[in-house]
Amino acid sequence: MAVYLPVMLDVWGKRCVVVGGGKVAERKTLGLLDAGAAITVISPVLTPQLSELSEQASIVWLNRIYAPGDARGAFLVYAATDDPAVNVEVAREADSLGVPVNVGSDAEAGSFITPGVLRRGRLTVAVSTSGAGPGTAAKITKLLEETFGEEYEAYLDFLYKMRQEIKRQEPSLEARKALIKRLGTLNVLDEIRMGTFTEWDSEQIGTWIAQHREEY
Ligand SMILES: C[C@@]1(CC(=O)O)c2cc3[nH]c(cc4nc(cc5[nH]c(cc(n2)[C@H]1CCC(=O)O)[C@@](C)(CC(=O)O)[C@@H]5CCC(=O)O)C(CC(=O)O)=C4CCC(=O)O)c(CCC(=O)O)c3CC(=O)O
Ligand SMILES: NC(=O)C1=CN([C@@H]2O[C@H](COP(=O)(O)OP(=O)(O)OC[C@H]3O[C@@H](n4cnc5c(N)ncnc54)[C@H](O)[C@@H]3O)[C@@H](O)[C@H]2O)C=CC1
Repeated sequence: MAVYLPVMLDVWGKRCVVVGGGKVAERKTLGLLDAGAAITVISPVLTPQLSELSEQASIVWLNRIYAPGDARGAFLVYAATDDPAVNVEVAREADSLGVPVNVGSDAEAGSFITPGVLRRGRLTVAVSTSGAGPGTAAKITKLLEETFGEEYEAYLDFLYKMRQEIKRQEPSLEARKALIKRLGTLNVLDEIRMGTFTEWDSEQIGTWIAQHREEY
């Protein structure tokens, strides 16, 4: 059994190649788009949504079947055709070039798999069953959507802003750690949920840091 290493890849502006233009290719493409990749889809047929993305120039569409050489120069490759033999061929080429490859028809033929993904702004939760039950990965992702609501987006924006300021204003690593720990005890998340949270301006942030630095 493969033991997969979870990583968070920065694919912004990176050329990613999706071979196939069906439902599975569409799902992989939408995930790549969310992460800002530069996507090329290679397929003689596209789903309506992929066609629309191509018309809007959100993706580059090569209207043809896969040909050797298509994986060259790619950062990631997705083999998502309905022909397992083609998918394996794509995987072989990518492997030989040292390019990570996902095979939709057979997890083990590829070098990485796609998890279910929950996003709330800066929060990303990825769920994998190591390929054992993709439907279950989808269900668990849905369950997490109920636990981690929209409020996390604003909360993480707040945490981001505060940590940036603490790092900028506080030179001592120890004091920084104490401030960041203290930050975690604020009930901002509840305030956001209740709709009573108002964003802190730089003066409030500065005052909070100064007060709690003294405590430390
Ligand atoms: C190995 C993996 C490779 C990869 O694609 O990376 C893979 C492989 C296969 N999936 C199959 C079927 C289905 N996949 C889904 C859904 C998702 N599949 C996803 C990932 C993965 N699927 C990777 C492992 C992830 C893990 O568990 O760790 C998700 C999580 C992410 C995504 O695709 O973006 C996304 C949910 C997104 C969401 O909604 O949250 C559904 C449900 C649906 O469509 O609603 C079904 C039908 C029900 C069923 O069969 O369970 C088949 C059989 C095909 C056949 O029978 O021919 C194979 C082939 C095989 O089993 O080898
Ligand atoms: N990983 C996953 O989440 C899932 C994987 N699957 C697997 O993925 C395969 C694809 O599923 P769908 O997208 O639903 O199939 P689909 O039939 O909707 O789409 C297949 C696409 O591949 C294209 N294609 C076929 N031969 C090609 C070639 N030589 N070069 C380029 N493109 C080519 C077709 O034009 C079509 O656009 C299924 O056969 C199944 O094995 C199925 C469901 C979920």
